[in-house]
Amino acid sequence: MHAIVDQIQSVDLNAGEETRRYLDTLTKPPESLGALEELAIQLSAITGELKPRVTPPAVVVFAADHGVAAEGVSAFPQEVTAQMVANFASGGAAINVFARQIGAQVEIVDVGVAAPLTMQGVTSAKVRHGTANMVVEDAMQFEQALAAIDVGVAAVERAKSAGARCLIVGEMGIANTTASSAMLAVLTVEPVANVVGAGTGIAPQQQAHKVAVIERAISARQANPEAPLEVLAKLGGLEIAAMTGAYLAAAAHRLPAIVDGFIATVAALTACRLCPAVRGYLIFGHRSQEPGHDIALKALEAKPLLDMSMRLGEGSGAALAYPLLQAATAMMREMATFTGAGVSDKAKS
Ligand SMILES: O=C(O)c1ccc[n+]([C@@H]2O[C@H](COP(=O)([O-])O)[C@@H](O)[C@H]2O)c1
Ligand SMILES: Cc1cc2nc[nH]c2cc1C
Repeated sequence: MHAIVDQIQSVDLNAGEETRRYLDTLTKPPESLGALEELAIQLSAITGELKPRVTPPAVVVFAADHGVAAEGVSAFPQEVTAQMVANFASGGAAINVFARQIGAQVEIVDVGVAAPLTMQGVTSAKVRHGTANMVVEDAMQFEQALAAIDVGVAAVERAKSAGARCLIVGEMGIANTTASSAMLAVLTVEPVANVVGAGTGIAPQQQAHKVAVIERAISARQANPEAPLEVLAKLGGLEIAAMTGAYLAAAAHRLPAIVDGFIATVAALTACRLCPAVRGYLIFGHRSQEPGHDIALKALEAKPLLDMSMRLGEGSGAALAYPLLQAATAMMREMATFTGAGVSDKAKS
């Protein structure tokens, strides 16, 4: 992990400013394309190019299980993680549909599914068979968290070698909203009740139980909020660690990464706590319905592109936001300038 962190440089703000100036020469009132202009500026800062490309995109989905599922914190049983991995591999999940729509290659990575899995179309990179129950013991060892981070780094490096110019990182893991909520409460020193939501769809009573489980885990684990790797190892998950590594690698390789929903944003926050320069490489795809997502977004001073009332995960919200990045780059490449089109510029007073 340290090797990849050492490669990360801050985004190129000068390239971003050059794009800001160029945008004002295009045939539109200044700043009239709003957030799309900010997106173009950020993509220039990420890549160092005035007219960057984000095609082709790559989707990487990390799957893992959570020992804390035994506490009854999810609406679905743990087996669903492995079953959904099979569904991803055969192309039938929402993320497969959206990936096809945007022309993205998809890689599914087993970083810690509890069941043994050898399946065509799934990269086997299991660090362990699910985490331990964090109420009882640390979710994983420190070295296992580092190994899972490296799985994320390696997946991004494969995508980059295959030509990807934009990354969409997703996850699948029953009970991972419990792990993410615990991490977020510690990292932001926020009361657990404020960050916990329905996840896959638990009723209010089960949600109160989920809050109590997380509170017990936090007080038993005593993770230092200033030590992101400790928070990740004691309360996190293997797919959350892999996503953290993926964001670190995206930054190191100057690739824009579209962050998905709640779990993805907690991983993004972890990456930014490990290396604040990562923040400039992240684009936030959508606002999830999970209440903790707003808290995580605020901690990152992030404003998501879409608000679709979604709470699926898998990278689905990030994939839906990708065409906006394409629009931002097409605007830079294809719009005429005032001079080129013979349109009168704004009157100078
Ligand atoms: O991305 C989100 O914001 C999101 C919000 C709620 C649930 N999920 C997905 O649902 C699963 C976790 O929910 P749960 O209730 O089992 O903790 C996991 O597979 C996530 O991909 C994802
Ligand atoms: C069916 C199902 C699909 C998912 N995709 C991501 N998380 C999920 C959780 C469930 C339960």
